[in-house]
Amino acid sequence: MGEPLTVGVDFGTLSGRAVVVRVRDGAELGSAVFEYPHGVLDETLPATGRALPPEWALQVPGDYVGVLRNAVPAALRDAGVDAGDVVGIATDFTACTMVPATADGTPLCELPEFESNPHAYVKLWKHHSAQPQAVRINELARARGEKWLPRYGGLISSEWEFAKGLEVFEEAPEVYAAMRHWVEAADWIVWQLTGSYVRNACTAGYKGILQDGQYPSRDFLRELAPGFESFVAEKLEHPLGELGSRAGSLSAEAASWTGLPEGIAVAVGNVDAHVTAPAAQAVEPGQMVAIMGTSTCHVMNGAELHEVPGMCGVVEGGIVPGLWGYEAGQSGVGDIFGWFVEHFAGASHEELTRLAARQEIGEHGLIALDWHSGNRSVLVDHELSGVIVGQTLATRAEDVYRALLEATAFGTRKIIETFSAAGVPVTELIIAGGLAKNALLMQIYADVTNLPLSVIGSAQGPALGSAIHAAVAAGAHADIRVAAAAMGSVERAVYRPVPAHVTAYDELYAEYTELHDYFGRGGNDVMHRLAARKRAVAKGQS
Ligand SMILES: Nc1ncnc2c1ncn2[C@@H]1O[C@H](COP(=O)(O)OP(=O)(O)O)[C@@H](O)[C@H]1O
Ligand SMILES: O=C(CO)[C@@H](O)[C@@H](O)COP(=O)(O)O
Repeated sequence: MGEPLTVGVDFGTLSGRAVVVRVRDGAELGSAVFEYPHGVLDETLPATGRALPPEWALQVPGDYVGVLRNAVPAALRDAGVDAGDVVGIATDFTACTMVPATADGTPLCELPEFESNPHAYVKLWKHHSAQPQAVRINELARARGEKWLPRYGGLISSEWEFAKGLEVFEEAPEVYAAMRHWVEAADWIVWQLTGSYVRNACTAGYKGILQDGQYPSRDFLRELAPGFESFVAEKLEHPLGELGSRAGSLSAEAASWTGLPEGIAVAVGNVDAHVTAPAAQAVEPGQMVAIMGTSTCHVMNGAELHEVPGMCGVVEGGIVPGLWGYEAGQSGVGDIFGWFVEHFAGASHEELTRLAARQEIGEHGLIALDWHSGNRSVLVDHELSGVIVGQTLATRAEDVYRALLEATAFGTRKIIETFSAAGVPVTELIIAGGLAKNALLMQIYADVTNLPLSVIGSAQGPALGSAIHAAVAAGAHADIRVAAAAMGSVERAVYRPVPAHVTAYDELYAEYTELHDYFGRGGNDVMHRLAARKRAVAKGQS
């Protein structure tokens, strides 16, 4: 018998990664990645070849099982360990990513009668076509003075369970009728591992509008859409599991997929962002973790409840049991840089970064808004879109690239300032995720926010966070705080703000704020009009 180990599995937007970790000190002994064979379905549905409407983003649930079958055994091989030493497994997922399922958890898209129906597939977090439903939810909640609304900064997102659920109810009644559970993928994967469904407290709170033990009322739902009043009772409600607790034991079938011992602890599901906090040892109030990849999520604990305008939510026990967990985010970050590289730049991220790094602040004469995937915080509006002001015939690809990097930093500053103004001060900014590797981007964030940046010690923050949760679920550490101290890691103040840069960026940030409020707070509604026109044209074509 060797030392106790755990396995953490992070289900991202395009792939799943497994990491094998030593419980004593968090040493990462081996890892492996499995790319989802179907990736993100945002253009056509393979089963029919038909085009998907704008803003759609679907996935195929079988791809997630592929991660269990491939990445977990490969990570064990990479670690060269005896699988018999693994005492627990935990998973984290993108969110809100929803699986419409039957009573036994079968995704509807796996049934022959539904394979041609796009609504029967997984709706990925960045499936943004339920914005009209989100707008109606928000208007009605505001008019009725629903007391849960301020817990979400005053706005419910189109990414979440109710907006996406209402979209299915209205656009695919046959799918809605056949769906017994509207399940977070975070819980669906745990269901595949254990054979039983446990709903995690994190997504139930942030994405499922569960506050103080209550979901939105039947009355509210009836007024929203007659017939939708039983959504909570019939599709959503399910016993909850606290973060870090044991959801069940690894089933014989899942043991055969993964090569892990049958019966080991399986932790309650979790979200990729929230699970990263213990991996970065950021479990105390004021320590904000920005998980920067395709998108950025900002998560932070607080000792008290405050209502922060435009935050994604505040949930008791949403990150660590016993504290209020706050979340905010930017729907597009690396995705925006990737979009520019792929379609316009003719050069790689590295080359553009190298050229952009030579410039002085303001040299490119540009200012951009980071809304190419909508605005998650603090405007919570996925019909907002990207802007680049100041282009001339002299503008080069690296200029635009740098302006886009800066725009996302301004977006993060807007979030930090909004938190601080609402009585939730950010005392430390800790960066996790794939974008931490871009040193120019990191220095821009330090200069724009005027905060020293700490960087997580692991390149696989979410997977390590899951391994930490697995250790707690297996009883190998007393709780998440203790496990984070033993297994997490962070390097403090890796990037420090340069005073002259801070001053220069203060001026550009003021320009960003002007544009932000003009386009995002009603000064000019052109982005909404363009989105409506795009939808109408797409509808006419289908
Ligand atoms: N050197 C780079 N600088 C800035 N962005 C990058 C760089 N390399 C990749 N990206 C962007 O990072 C994103 C992927 O980040 P990653 O953390 O690996 O993914 P995920 O969020 O899916 O876990 C992509 O959107 C890609 O466009
Ligand atoms: O929205 C959340 C968490 O609430 C994320 O899961 C979502 O932005 C996806 O994150 P990634 O960009 O794949 O890391």
